[in-house]
Amino acid sequence: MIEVNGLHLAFGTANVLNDVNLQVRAGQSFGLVGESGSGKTTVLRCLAGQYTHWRGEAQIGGRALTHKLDRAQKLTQCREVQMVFQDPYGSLHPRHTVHTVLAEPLRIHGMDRERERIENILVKVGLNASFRFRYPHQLSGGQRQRVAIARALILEPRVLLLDEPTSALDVSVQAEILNLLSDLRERDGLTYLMVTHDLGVVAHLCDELAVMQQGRIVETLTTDALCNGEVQHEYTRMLVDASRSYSRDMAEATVAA
Ligand SMILES: Nc1ncnc2c1ncn2[C@@H]1O[C@H](COP(=O)(O)OP(=O)(O)OP(=O)(O)O)[C@@H](O)[C@H]1O
Repeated sequence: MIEVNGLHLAFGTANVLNDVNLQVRAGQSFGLVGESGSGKTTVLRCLAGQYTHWRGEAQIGGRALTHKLDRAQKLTQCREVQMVFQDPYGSLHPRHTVHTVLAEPLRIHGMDRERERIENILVKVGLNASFRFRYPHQLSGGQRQRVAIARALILEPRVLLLDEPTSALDVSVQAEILNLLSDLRERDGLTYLMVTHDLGVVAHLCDELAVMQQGRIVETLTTDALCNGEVQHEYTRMLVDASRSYSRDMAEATVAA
């Protein structure tokens, strides 16, 4: 469903992506992990068409990504691929109601049955029709992220690019949103490419992952291999060890509190 071959991208003289290769099958949930600044979000932004000065080849759903999209191509791409951002507050306009947020993509794409589609999508993400009249400040962090997911899904895309979709949320709410994403994928056969720094999130939601370091993919492995400690690259091992000691410290801190 997503195929990336030899993706390179630079900002000025800084090489941010170096020969990135990825294969994500239809219906798969694929994680992209690695240290801060390793280029994870940049890969998603290239695939979402937000950066166009990359070199290499990329395809989504058999359609090659091109550097310049005309309006019709942009609309087609939006119908197929949507991105969900980390910060649900920043990504929702503070003076737009939930209805306005969800109606906008429908209007741009000339889709009918606006009210019915909005009410259905709200139920699908675990909210209800009464949320249509709320503003972002009248929603909890988890509810805001549900609205952001509803906005991404209202055009019925096949692929979601998820950029740290739970990291801005309270721990208790993170699991709810991960479960929602997992249910949605199963129900609608969606394909996910998800950036996260949290290996626990990968274990929960992904079946395969790629590990990035300094703009390169250093290892691609299954989640089972990750959980069994069957990792090849030293950097992946370091991430696993860091994640284990973080979980241990968190557990000790929680018990002590
Ligand atoms: N628009 C931009 N202009 C210049 N440099 C950029 C731009 N966007 C990203 N970068 C640089 O590209 C590198 C990769 O950034 P990116 O956001 O993809 O990393 P990341 O792995 O997603 O990090 P994080 O986990 O902190 O979000 C960083 O060094 C960043 O400073």
